Amino acid sequence: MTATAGRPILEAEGVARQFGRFVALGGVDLALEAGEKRALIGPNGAGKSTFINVVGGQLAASAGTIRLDGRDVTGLQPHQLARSGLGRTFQISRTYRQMSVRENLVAAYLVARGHGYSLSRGRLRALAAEAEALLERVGIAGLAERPADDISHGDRKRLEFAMVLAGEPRLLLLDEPTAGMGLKERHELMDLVAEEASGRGLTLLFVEHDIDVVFRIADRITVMARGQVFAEGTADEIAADREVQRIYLGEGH
Ligand SMILES: Nc1ncnc2c1ncn2[C@@H]1O[C@H](COP(=O)(O)OP(=O)(O)OP(=O)(O)O)[C@@H](O)[C@H]1O
Repeated sequence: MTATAGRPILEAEGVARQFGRFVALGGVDLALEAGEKRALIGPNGAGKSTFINVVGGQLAASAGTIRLDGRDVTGLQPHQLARSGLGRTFQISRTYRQMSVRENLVAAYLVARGHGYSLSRGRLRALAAEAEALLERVGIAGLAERPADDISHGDRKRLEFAMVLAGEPRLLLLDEPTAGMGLKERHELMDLVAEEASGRGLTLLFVEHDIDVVFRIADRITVMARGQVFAEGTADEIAADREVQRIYLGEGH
């Protein structure tokens, strides 16, 4: 689905980040339209994760501005950004491994809805029903009682996706969501992500090394190299860009 025209949901302007004297991001400009699915690609070390971490509030920017729905959110903490509609997943699993799949998801709902959320019996039952329906949607309802430690890597990725959806984000940052997955389950997970994103009108910004997944899912692609935006366009435009092929697609990814 093509992005709807209008004010960008995310605007990054001149976003920079240094580690000591090393410039990991050298002033990145990027704007996402509400509802679009944007892939962020580029060689190892290009700055993709750093950019996601700065937008997600895990890292402070050294310079630049980030706006969410037109509001300056530069320097806000992750929990403040979550309240503004931003959700994210990480390269490393963030599930509670001893807790069951269902408990993990219920915990995510409770965190998302805040400490003031009153837990009457009726509320808890409604929450459990919501969790059940979401587990069903992401294809792991049959694993609800199993400890998160005891399910496959791919199913844990599905659980993490459900947990981030529990926060009802409008903008979702996914940093290599399919890392460590086989070809088939990689495509299945990203088809699920794309379907949920379209159904919920979610905006996606995802880092992905599998170029087939990128071309299949993304409305637009931003190519980064050496901490800068190197190119941006539709899948066809990026596929036809000789310079992009040279720096990225030709490098065996
Ligand atoms: N905490 C840190 N301290 C020092 N240097 C860092 C730190 N985090 C990232 N870097 C450096 O910044 C550069 C960009 O890293 P980043 O992880 O953002 O790249 P990437 O495009 O996500 O790469 P990959 O595809 O390999 O995940 C790399 O050279 C990396 O070594």
